Amino acid sequence: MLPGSLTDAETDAIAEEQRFLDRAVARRDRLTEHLRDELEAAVADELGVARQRMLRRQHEELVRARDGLVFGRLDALDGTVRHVGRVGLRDEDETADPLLLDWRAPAARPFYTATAIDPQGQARRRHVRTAGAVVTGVNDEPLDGAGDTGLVGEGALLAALDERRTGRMSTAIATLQREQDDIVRAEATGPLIVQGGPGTGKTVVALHRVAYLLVTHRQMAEQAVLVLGPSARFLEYIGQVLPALGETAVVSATCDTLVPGVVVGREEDRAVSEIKGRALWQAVFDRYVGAMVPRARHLRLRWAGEDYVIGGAVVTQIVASATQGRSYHRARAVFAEQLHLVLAEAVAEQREAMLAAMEEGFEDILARVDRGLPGGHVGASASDVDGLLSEEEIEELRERIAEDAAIARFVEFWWPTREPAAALRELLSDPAALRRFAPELSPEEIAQVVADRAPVAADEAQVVADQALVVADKGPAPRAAAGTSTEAAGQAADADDPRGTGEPRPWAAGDIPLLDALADLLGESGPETPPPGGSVAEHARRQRGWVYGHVVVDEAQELSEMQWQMVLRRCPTRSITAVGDIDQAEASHRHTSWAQAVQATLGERWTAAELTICYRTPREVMALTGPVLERAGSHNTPPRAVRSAGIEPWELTVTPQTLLENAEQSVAALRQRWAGGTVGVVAPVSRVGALRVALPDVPVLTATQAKGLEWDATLVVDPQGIAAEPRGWNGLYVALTRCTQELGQLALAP
Ligand SMILES: Nc1ncnc2c1ncn2[C@@H]1O[C@H](COP(=O)(O)OP(=O)(O)OP(=O)(O)O)[C@@H](O)[C@H]1O
Repeated sequence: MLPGSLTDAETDAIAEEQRFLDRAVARRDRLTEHLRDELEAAVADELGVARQRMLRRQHEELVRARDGLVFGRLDALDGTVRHVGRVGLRDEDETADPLLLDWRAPAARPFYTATAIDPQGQARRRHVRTAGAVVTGVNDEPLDGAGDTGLVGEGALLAALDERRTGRMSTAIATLQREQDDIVRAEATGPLIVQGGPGTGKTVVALHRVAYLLVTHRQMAEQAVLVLGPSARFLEYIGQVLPALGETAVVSATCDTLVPGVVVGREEDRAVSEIKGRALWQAVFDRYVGAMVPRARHLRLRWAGEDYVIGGAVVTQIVASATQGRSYHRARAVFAEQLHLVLAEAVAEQREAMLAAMEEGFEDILARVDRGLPGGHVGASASDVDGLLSEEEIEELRERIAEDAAIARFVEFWWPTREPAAALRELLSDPAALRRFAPELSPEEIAQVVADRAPVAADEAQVVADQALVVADKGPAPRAAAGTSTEAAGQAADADDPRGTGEPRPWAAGDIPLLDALADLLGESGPETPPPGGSVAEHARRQRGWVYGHVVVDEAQELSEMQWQMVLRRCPTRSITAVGDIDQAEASHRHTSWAQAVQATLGERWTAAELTICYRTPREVMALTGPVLERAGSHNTPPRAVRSAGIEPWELTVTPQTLLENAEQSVAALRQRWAGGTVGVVAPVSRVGALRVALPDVPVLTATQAKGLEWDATLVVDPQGIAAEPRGWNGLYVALTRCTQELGQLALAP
């Protein structure tokens, strides 16, 4: 038989699967048409709208299910045959078994988990390869106990792994492996942290889990799922996986882009980034915001030409009840409401006192009281008054007070609204305030934080540092004195830029979680009005305080404690899947284990899972990584590579003078060898600029930027230089494990 030609059995199997695919395609088209007709019908009520939403989702899913509609088949020991596909399809006969099983359905599970040792009632698994609506091949795997490799559908898996990379991640629903499937379908009731070495399919698992959860937990689709990745480039790389799986209720972001309207505009010093990442800031902001609440004293208010004094004890009580469990702005709003009521009652009481006086003939006083009452009582005579104010009249009076501009100015002066960005800038650039609210930080650390906010020359930086050591505690920003009056309120100054530094310095990545935490404690200063229209994902993306149904964090080892807080704030139910490799951590925090990384945020309440097989990186390359991992201080076992590429990794020693020329030649050779695929270059930060100029046609990235990405071939330039960077051995581990086929290194001669 000629190589590549098919046996009779294979030809028959392909013909058989083609007949099934034709049937499935026809059924899908009919269902799509039917749904389109239903979607055109008018809806009358809420229930109808909800139903339309569900139908629209089904319609979109069917429309997208073009490629790989059918990819698998299970033949059970009892002779039952079931096909597995991208979506589920009902049979014409609604009472019959489904024509096609959705890959997420419980009945499809043996397709991913049955092995020769544990066949789960199955006799054979078949992978069906298709191109559009044409079956191009089949891979049969008997589950009769012979030759178990531990892999599911080995032939199909290895074929998928050997394919040229396109620069975009693709779905793996046809070849998910057992340990991956266990995680995809795991309970979603609490945080799940998945540790896996490079190429073990952490991203694959995370994304397929989203698709699984959105179908099995419908309420998650109403709340949307958040996918957090390490970089915009990474999000672009994975960007087509979820839409291909039919999922649209998903927001993808990086920690830097999570706060709407705020952008990161500069790099920050690694030491400062580490300080800003510590969990202690949560307590710092509690104190800071706590001190923003005005100290209760008696208040003097003017209403309709009369002065009213609200006693200190009453103010204390209103402030205490308003702040109970509320954000700063919410408390402020409740305080204002209470103050309006107390003032209305004071006006009523004064009227009562004056009524008593009137009996003694002071009718002019009564006229003054009436000027302050609702309903145009101005000019009323004593004969209009027949007793105390009714509850409705007091309520009407309260409403007038609440609408009064001078009273609103008074409240704003005494208990000002605070803008989170300005409040954060103020705190971070004020050594005295940091000493007061962040006593956990050493004077040197305070000096570093302050220097990071203020772009000053080197010699001036020392002055700032010295100030942090000697400046006395100045207390909180100036407040209105006791007995503040409504008139004085108009003179309140804006303290957004207390140091007069002009343009505020752009935010750095470490500022974003701080801003988020502070914004959360301050709360919304106005009523939240979600913009009309748009999908659930669009709404979620626009609102900082959106609560998601589930959050997936990829490359979770990079998250600082404050970034973890930011995740928890978006998912108070803690339905979180975090995947990462603690050995690839390069961020400024110093965590070397998951327990350490999440101690301050999740404590002990999380579940661990592990992925142990490397699908991406060939055995020959993984063999190089042992010593690197050891130098990185890892306690983990490196993953077992599933395949060999048959290509030995190579290394050239070059001089600094010939480095660029050698890089050009090496990349040209790799591009030729991997024509139709992808080549990437990883280099130390200091060499990236020159390399990008010399190699304009391939991505040249630092190890941090290369995180999560892969190419058919990788050229690692100056590996020693990468290792010498902060957390460099972890970075080198990342760099070496990006290729699916060939690794080349250009080392500098010592
Ligand atoms: N079950 C699978 N079937 C087909 N391909 C797979 C499977 N699992 C993983 N892969 C492929 O292996 C490669 C690595 O997967 P992935 O990027 O998810 O790994 P990772 O653990 O996130 O790696 P890293 O830690 O390096 O970012 C990808 O090309 C992915 O498509």
